[in-house]
Amino acid sequence: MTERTGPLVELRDVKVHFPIKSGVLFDRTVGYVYAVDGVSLSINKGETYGLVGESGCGKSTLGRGLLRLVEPTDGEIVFDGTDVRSLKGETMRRARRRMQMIFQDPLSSLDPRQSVESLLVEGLKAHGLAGDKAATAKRLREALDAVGLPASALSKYPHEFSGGQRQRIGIARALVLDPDLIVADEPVSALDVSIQAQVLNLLEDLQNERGLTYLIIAHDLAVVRHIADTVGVMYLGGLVEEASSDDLYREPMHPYTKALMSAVPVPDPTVEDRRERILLAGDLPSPSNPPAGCRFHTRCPWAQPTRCADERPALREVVGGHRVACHYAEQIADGKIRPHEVEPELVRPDEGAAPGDPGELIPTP
Ligand SMILES: Nc1ncnc2c1ncn2[C@@H]1O[C@H](COP(=O)(O)OP(=O)(O)OP(=O)(O)O)[C@@H](O)[C@H]1O
Repeated sequence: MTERTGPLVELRDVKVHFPIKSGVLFDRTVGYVYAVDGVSLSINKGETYGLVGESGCGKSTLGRGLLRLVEPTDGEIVFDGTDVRSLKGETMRRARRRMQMIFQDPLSSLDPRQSVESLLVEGLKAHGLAGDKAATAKRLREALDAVGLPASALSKYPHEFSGGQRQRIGIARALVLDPDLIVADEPVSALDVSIQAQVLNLLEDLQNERGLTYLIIAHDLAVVRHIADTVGVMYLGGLVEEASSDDLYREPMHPYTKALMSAVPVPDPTVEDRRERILLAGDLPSPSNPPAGCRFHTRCPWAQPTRCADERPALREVVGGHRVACHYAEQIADGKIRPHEVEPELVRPDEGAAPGDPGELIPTP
């Protein structure tokens, strides 16, 4: 078991807004994409934080903002006690070595004309760590060994490997710099399901051996379920719910998480699935024009008049360690507030619909 002590990463009210430019010279700012709009979270040393949500909700931007690959607009990013937004030049470079990123599609993130050796050495060079040839060669062999690839891989090119092996190369490229934190952006979504499990197991083993801390970004809740200690759910630039993985999957409390969970198939097909299916009203609003009040109220089957449209709920602890950004989380959990308006979208299997049969679901009004 990895030793866990205190937070390695703390994000405080982090915002990443992208200007929307217009005019012939694109010199006029006509609005902003509020990609990340006030996210606070913390990740303990040796812990895995799984960040989930639909495409476009700001997950990747948050991960990139944490590493300052995009510059946050506001907020604090505290890494091992230092606000990295205050770092410049050499001090930022040193911090960056300790925070590495791995990407979704191993092929597109690896330059096909570079051998594996050159891909791995590149990072060492960027951090001034490629001086001594023998020490570098040893470092590369160790990194490959750690991900289960032979030293002979060094002279090969990315196209000579399978998808799973290429992701191993991506992980080796991060490991060679001996990081403390790895931000993994959709690390397995381009891989076959059987290979996904192997890569996730590898990440877990590496964490246990090296005490690594992970932020794992995924649109697929099933991917982070077993690997994450804590899971955060994002919707339109903000966290709507955060809990230990066990609590979140056992009892999702935010209406959005409930809807996401209701779409996850039950792993054992012999077990009858009696969960309610929740389809959401309307489309995901644009992050350049997010709804006022609770960002989710326009699609929420439990939304209440006035307050949900007027007041943005803060992420607050509702029960031990379970944080929810919903004004009515307790009342929804107790059944005191029933879903309404989009109620026809809630179909229970015992009300006539076969589980998982989309034909039985009543479409969005
Ligand atoms: N460099 C950029 N300039 C302008 N807008 C951007 C930029 N990067 C991302 N966005 C926008 O910010 C929003 C959040 O994007 P982001 O990629 O972070 O979401 P995501 O949840 O990771 O989705 P996906 O899984 O599809 O990548 C999107 O509307 C996206 O179009």
